[in-house]
Amino acid sequence: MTLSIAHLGPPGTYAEQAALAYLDLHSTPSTTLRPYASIARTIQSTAQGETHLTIAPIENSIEGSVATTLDTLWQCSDLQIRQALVLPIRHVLIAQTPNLQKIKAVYSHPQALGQCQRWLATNLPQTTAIATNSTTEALQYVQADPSAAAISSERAAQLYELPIVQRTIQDHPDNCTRFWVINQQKTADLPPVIETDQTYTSLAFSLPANQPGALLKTLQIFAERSINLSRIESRPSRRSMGDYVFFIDAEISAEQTTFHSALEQLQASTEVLKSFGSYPLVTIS
Ligand SMILES: O=C(O)C(=O)C[C@]1(C(=O)O)C=C[C@@H](O)C=C1
Repeated sequence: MTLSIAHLGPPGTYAEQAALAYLDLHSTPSTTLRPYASIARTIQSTAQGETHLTIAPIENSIEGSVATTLDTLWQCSDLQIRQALVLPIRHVLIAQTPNLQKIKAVYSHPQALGQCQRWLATNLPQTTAIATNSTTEALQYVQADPSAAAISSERAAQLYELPIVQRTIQDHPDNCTRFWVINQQKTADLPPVIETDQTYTSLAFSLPANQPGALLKTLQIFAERSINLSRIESRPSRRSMGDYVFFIDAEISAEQTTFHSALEQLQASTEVLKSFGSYPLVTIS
């Protein structure tokens, strides 16, 4: 079987780097990397059986959650997370001109623009920031326009043979992004999970009614069992104003009986409950 891995394209994105790092952890004989134009499309491709796996960014240490990953995961059915990867993110400024004064527009993925906003305000106050679907999509503007710059990676600059004007422009030197490796629950014969001492279980739920204490009631289920939550995030349900879907990462394996009983009780206090399974986290240096 040729393993197909969906990632945000065009080639050279950080998501592709995460896919390559994932492959480095395994000795998978035959693999195809499949770049898609949006993060939503990558996850949908796995949900629809076009690809075996998706590697999607979920959270950045400076900019926080990648909303489209959460929203698409909620909309798709029968997906699970099998591994989390944390990757260092070192941005570079790419432009045809070495003269910062001549740059009028900076293109990049909104996450990358956000991760460099202080650097941009200090060093390129005259420029307009323009969002693109990915950091490598931004490079086509640099190829076409000498007054355009892009925020992308050193690897992407090499791949597209474009000059680097400035390195390490992210607002914090230890900038990193967490990626999830996602597959359909029923897919067999996938590369083995790399076990570590950090295992998480992620789930999402909507509440039956917007009433006082509804969220507290669900959180108490974890507190009563001493299950530590490492993240809680809300996203609009898109049904009506003030109606949310809550995403939770718990520091526990879904195989533990404590988690089973928590899930059972959650079922009774939530409207729709989705568990994305358990996965170990690997940090790539
Ligand atoms: O545009 C890319 O290169 C991506 O892989 C996307 C993405 C993101 O959405 O967070 C991935 C890692 C970095 O945080 C910046 C951008």
